[in-house]
Amino acid sequence: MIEIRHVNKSFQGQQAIHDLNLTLPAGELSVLIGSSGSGKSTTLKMLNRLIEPDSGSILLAGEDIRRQSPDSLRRRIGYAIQSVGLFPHWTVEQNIAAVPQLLKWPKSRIQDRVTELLTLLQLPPAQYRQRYPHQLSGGQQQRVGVARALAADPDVLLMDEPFGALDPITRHTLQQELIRIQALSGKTIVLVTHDIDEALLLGQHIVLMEHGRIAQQGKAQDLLLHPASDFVRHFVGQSDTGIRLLGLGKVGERVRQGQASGEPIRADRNLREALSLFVTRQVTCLPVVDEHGQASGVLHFNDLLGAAA
Ligand SMILES: Nc1ncnc2c1ncn2[C@@H]1O[C@H](COP(=O)(O)OP(=O)(O)OP(=O)(O)O)[C@@H](O)[C@H]1O
Repeated sequence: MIEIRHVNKSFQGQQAIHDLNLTLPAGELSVLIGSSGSGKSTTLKMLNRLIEPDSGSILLAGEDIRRQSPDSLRRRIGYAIQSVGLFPHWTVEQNIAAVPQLLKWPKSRIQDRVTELLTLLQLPPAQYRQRYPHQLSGGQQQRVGVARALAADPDVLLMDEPFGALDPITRHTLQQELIRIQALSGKTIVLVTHDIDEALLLGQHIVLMEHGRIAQQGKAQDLLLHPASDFVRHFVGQSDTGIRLLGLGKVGERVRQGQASGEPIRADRNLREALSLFVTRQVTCLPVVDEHGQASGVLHFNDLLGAAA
């Protein structure tokens, strides 16, 4: 668990963070969202002491982070940023191995870890481990950035717009990978974004910031159904609220027995994707399969409404 207590931060006389109090649960993916300049990155960077608060304290697993040197703290906390920051003259393997090297892991353990992470992020190790960053696409570089942040198996992973500047398909793939990694590892992840759909998709705990303060925090449903202010209502997108609520439900939750023709939808897809299929195919019933491609029933258009209730 990460606890931020009465933290203030000013830059050149301008207060960027105002008496921030925030608890980020252990083992959950928390998202910091807000408009540009609202203090998201500053908050994130205070967690690994890239920025020091002017006052207040930050506790990691109950211990004040100032009791550790910034270096040892950063070895415990993975950090992935939009601009990736890979070392250009190091191979993919060397980049991923940076923190394990500092921690003096044995060579064979480091090699195994690189293989494991490249496989996890769907970069075949034989093909990619010896490449240099300029020999990778932007999306592949971002994957290596995420692999590097995960390398020493940190308890906490901080991610600042890690999927920014990616095309929607690669972004979607990496978001799904992050959900998978989070489910497998149960890590505490704090992710900064200004994309509300990314926040709703990934955030088990969502913190919406406005001018260095918390406008509202909670689960996706809380922000969508019970916005605390006009700012929150506006930010989460009043007119698209219904669509976004659909995005929180899964096809599998609404499946009925039956059969239908046509290309099936997987049970783990969300109901927003299902709605899109109903509209584009002009049908009212879709066949549903599980993750192994086995038929598991049908989804009726009318059942979408129940999910949104
Ligand atoms: N090193 C700095 N020097 C001066 N001002 C800064 C510095 N870092 C941040 N600020 C200011 O603090 C405020 C919060 O910045 P921060 O980067 O935390 O916002 P953000 O919510 O992450 O924004 P964005 O979405 O644009 O990245 C802004 O007004 C910014 O100009």
